[in-house]
Amino acid sequence: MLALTGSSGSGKTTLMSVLGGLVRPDAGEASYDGGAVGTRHGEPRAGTALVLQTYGLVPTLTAEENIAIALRARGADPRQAAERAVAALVRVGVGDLADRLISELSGGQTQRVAVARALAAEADVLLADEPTSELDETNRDHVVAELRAEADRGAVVVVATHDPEVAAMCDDEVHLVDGVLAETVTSGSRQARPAEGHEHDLYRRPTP
Ligand SMILES: Nc1ncnc2c1ncn2[C@@H]1O[C@H](COP(=O)(O)OP(=O)(O)OP(=O)(O)O)[C@@H](O)[C@H]1O
Repeated sequence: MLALTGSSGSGKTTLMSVLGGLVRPDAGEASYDGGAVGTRHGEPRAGTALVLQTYGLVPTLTAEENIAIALRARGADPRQAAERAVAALVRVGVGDLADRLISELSGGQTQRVAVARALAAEADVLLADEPTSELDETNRDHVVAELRAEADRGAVVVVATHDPEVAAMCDDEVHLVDGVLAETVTSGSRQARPAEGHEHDLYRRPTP
């Protein structure tokens, strides 16, 4: 579970977009497990789930429908998709809002629906861009714990964040300055986290 930090405009969202296969890098390449991180059409690879800073939810659909549609697009059957959608909403504390339109939700509730959609995907790479920016501390910690659960089951989780407390809850932190990886921090409790199984190092610099 990796935190991506850096001041506003340092390039966090741009790097996340490259890792998610949404944009091509001008130089170098991004790969995961020896394969492409995205399709030729600028979509993420099948095993990647994204929490975008702008969420990308359909305001005229309910919370459950937004998630279920995404799951059906990934091949789930309708009933299974609906069940998984509700279960993911419950995980981030908005199970009671499953039938509410996105347009009727608060910013923080909407943000948790976006996180729930990524959790529901059971992806092996989960890229979350500022997934707690609209949450109070309690809900923030709850969401980070659910992202942690994804890492614990073996997913690579990358969290772009401005919040030092969120960064401290991750195993590692890379800090961006003007688009350059300035520093990798592994400290305190983070050292106790197992690195095993995370050898597909998303931020490893290529060997010269
Ligand atoms: N589509 C684009 N075309 C050209 N420049 C862009 C584009 N998107 C972002 N930039 C520029 O790239 C730089 C990095 O932007 P990015 O959104 O990655 O930063 P960030 O670290 O995520 O910032 P924030 O914390 O404010 O979200 C900024 O200077 C921004 O103006």
